[in-house]
Amino acid sequence: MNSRELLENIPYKLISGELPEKIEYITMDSREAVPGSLFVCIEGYTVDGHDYAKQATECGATLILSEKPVEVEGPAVLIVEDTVRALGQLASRFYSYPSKDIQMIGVTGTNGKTSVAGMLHSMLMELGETSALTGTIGFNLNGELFPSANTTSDALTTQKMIARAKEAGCSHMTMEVSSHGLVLGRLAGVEFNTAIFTNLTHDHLDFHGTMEEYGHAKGLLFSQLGQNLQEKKQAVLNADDPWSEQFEKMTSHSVYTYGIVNNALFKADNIVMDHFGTSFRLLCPEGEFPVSMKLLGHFNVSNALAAITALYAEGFDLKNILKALAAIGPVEGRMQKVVMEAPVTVYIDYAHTPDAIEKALAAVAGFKKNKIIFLVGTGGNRDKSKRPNMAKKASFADYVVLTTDDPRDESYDSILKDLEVGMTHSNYACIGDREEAVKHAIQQSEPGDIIILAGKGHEDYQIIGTTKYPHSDQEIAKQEAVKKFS
Ligand SMILES: CC(=O)N[C@H]1[C@@H](OP(=O)(O)OP(=O)(O)OC[C@H]2O[C@@H](n3ccc(=O)[nH]c3=O)[C@H](O)[C@@H]2O)O[C@H](CO)[C@@H](O)[C@@H]1O[C@H](C)C(=O)N[C@@H](C)C(=O)N[C@H](CCC(=O)O)C(=O)O
Ligand SMILES: Nc1ncnc2c1ncn2[C@@H]1O[C@H](COP(=O)(O)OP(=O)(O)OP(=O)(O)O)[C@@H](O)[C@H]1O
Ligand SMILES: N[C@H](CCC[C@H](N)C(=O)O)C(=O)O
Ligand SMILES: [Mg+2]
Repeated sequence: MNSRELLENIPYKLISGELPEKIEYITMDSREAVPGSLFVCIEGYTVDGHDYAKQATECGATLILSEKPVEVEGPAVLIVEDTVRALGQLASRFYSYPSKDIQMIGVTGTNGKTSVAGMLHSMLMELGETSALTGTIGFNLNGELFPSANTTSDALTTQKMIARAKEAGCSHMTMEVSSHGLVLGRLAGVEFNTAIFTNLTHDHLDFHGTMEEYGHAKGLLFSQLGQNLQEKKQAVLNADDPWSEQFEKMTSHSVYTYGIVNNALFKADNIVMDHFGTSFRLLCPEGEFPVSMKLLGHFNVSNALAAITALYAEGFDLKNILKALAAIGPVEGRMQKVVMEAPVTVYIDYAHTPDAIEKALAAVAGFKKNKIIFLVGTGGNRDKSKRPNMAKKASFADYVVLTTDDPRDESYDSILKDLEVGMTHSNYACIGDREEAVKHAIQQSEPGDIIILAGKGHEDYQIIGTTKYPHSDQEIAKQEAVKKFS
């Protein structure tokens, strides 16, 4: 792309070298720089990208964008006030603002983003659309899964993914929108058509500081729908979460509400659950409809309502939407039943917040025949204040196994001690090594028990220090169940 055109809207100062005619590639990682590329220096949490300008130059970068002078010979150096902001603007311009050519659906909230986004993706495919999906599980393009480091990727990767989805002819793209992503400018230039809110409860206070700040971060998704009312855009808000009232005020676009408890445009009642799925009655502007789905739990009724409402707002026929919902299976690692021959039922789940733990336990409480065993851990170096509350919610189970879930640099003991504070009964074990903890959960079980292994979900690793070790709750549980019950 012509470099002057690329930089047209960005206030910059050229401090050395000459602007190259063309830019072939943009990168924020010196290790990915190629001849003719623009390297954007980002000051990170771990290192300062400005220190890598020289390496990027050696790899062929011909233009460096930075916040301060850098020592390089050859490439032009441009100074801007804020390289993160500039990166977002450059990324969307370089990829020709791809989000305007595709129906973009963004899902934010503390819990339920992967679930709602995954449901929407599968339902869109059932409805005959071509759909792309990005989030915690990765980037799914036409069924091919590419891994991603973050739930919401950096601005460059985000724009590149949308451009790839557009190129592949996708009609829709659903994105999980994290609060980190919103605050750190990773969504700059993404034009969402539909913005969905699931809920806001305790998480990430290490990053946001207070719930107010955290809520404000989520609200950015709704304010960023913008003021161009010539375009049809909509906010889909959870009437059962008080934050929705704030978010409603943040947008001038149409608002569609959904809920189970409070009055809402799309409301569910008469919820009935068993091991195989959930059914409910949907009350909405089109009338009353019986709905059934293979997904489990009240929280999934809320998630299903979010997906139904969003697709309705997008213009799909309600009866077809409900048919699509009935056809889809659970999202990977979210209350997913482990298929095995054993007299116990094991679910793999991704609950790693107090609210999610409460909801996951409530999902099975109604049909328990014997004990509920709940295994839970927390990540190291992340929000420590949620740990006692997680254990408090886990105490609802008859037996609890406290463990770790990506301990990173923290010791097992430090994580387990924080968790243990919240236990409200003494029927529990503390086992730092997650593999041992899963084995213990299975060994403690008796026929008829329900075991929920929470926190790892789809993940196939455990991060200890900075190394990712292969780990699968599901595989360990299966092997241990064979030992115990055969
Ligand atoms: C705290 C945080 O958000 N960190 C993110 C950040 O990493 P960082 O600031 O440490 O980056 P850094 O290593 O200091 O590098 C700074 C710059 O130098 C560059 N560099 C670095 C090394 C080198 O050799 N050459 C080079 O050019 C890097 O490419 C980068 O541009 O930038 C990286 C690239 O975009 C992210 O992958 C990384 O997310 C890490 C993995 C992370 O764990 N983030 C969490 C907190 C997060 O964002 N979570 C939310 C989910 C929340 C939810 O689920 O609700 C998410 O959206 O993922
Ligand atoms: N609507 C909901 N309300 C409360 N808990 C939920 C809801 N949906 C899912 N959960 C619980 O939270 C867990 C995580 O769900 P999911 O992965 O969909 O959330 P997420 O918002 O994508 O999380 P992350 O921030 O880690 O990406 C699930 O395994 C389930 O236990
Ligand atoms: N997306 C979630 C993943 C947490 C998973 C858990 N394994 C942990 O490391 O705490 C987060 O960033 O909080
Ligand atoms: Mg997610």
